Amino acid sequence: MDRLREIETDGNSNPIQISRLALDMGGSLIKLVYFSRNSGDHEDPLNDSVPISNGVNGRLHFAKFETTNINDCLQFISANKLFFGGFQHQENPTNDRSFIKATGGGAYKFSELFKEKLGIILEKEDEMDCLVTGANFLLKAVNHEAFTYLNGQKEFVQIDHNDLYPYLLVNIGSGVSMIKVDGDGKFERVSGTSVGGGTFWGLGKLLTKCQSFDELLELSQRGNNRVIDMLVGDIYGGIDYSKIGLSSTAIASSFGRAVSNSNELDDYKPEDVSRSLLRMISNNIGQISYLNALRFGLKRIFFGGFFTRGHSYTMDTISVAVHFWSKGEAKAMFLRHEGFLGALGAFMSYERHSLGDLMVNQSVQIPVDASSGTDTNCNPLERDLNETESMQCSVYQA
Ligand SMILES: Nc1ncnc2c1ncn2[C@@H]1O[C@H](COP(=O)(O)OP(=O)(O)OP(=O)(O)O)[C@@H](O)[C@H]1O
Ligand SMILES: CC(C)(CO)[C@@H](O)C(=O)NCCC(=O)O
Repeated sequence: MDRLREIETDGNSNPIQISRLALDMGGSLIKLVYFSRNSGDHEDPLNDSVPISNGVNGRLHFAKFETTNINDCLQFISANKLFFGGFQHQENPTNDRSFIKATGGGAYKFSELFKEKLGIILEKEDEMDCLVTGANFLLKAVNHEAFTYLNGQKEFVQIDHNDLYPYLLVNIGSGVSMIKVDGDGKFERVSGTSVGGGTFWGLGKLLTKCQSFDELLELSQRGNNRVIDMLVGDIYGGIDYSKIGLSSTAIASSFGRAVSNSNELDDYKPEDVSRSLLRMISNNIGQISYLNALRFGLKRIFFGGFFTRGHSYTMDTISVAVHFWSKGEAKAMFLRHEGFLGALGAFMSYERHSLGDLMVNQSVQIPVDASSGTDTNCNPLERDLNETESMQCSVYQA
């Protein structure tokens, strides 16, 4: 049963109707995906009995909050009355509580809080399942979703729907999950590492005293890792170790130079510390990803999660690591909706559970709105998907 409700106006006194909200609550960030129906679509939003036979046009919206600021997230949901965007349980339609699909650890951790503060029941969906569903959906339905990034060059990849599987999905959140994907709902989490986005942010915060993740990322753009990292040339007197394929400028030991002098932390510029840290972690993830791709003979690796943040240096480092270790055999690709895979998967799960609700039409290419930042600018702060981000799409009755 669809529960479209009028909730507010769009500034032109046209009603904005929200249907369906889904959440992905991770260790660092809470992600929201919700659908708003275009005003001017003349279905009666309150008449549940009217079947919506044609597609309902509207927009998918994306928003995120730091998990430590969960109260801001609750406030956002409440202020925008997004909790009307759930569904009523078929088994107990008289229960007027909203049921919202939620994934990630927070779906467990915060279930009482949502019940208590908003009267929302969180319907838990498996995190890995949601990541894969979200990735498959984006790769199949959204134009210009996947791209390669090498030497500062961003190139969109045309996805052949008949030749998508198998691939390795590497989700870099607080921690990192590596998932071999063989089809819709067919996957295996083959590896993971605790050295991920939380490590970069956590260590970076301690070492640089940065107050925000964006500040840390911005610092890294101005830093020079050679100040702190020990290079092959430092060990080999300035020459390459060409016999094993290492140039003099390759990093022999991340942070290794810090032991060879009497410098204290304060003697280093936060920019350089941030740069070395970002490079160390990105390199490591790129290398482990490649090794897992090698394990299963996978040539394509898609990177999701909010760690990359569309940041050029991060993506470049990961790509170079994959390229270097695979001798050019494997390809690293990134996703524009990087951190929203899980939330999108939870959003799609309304349909999977056949509650007679709505489903996103996957058969058409969904045009990405001009406001969505389809440009090639990879400045982290400019291309981040935020509350203003949305995607035009159609939703169909299941
Ligand atoms: N504004 C931000 N605040 C904090 N971290 C951010 C921010 N933007 C990007 N990040 C990075 O993104 C990471 C979180 O990514 P993501 O939201 O995909 O994972 P998560 O769901 O929180 O984690 P997990 O899946 O491991 O529970 C952080 O660890 C950090 O590296
Ligand atoms: C624990 C999860 C799955 C929570 O999202 C994630 O943070 C993760 O994959 N961490 C890495 C854990 C490991 O495999 O070592």
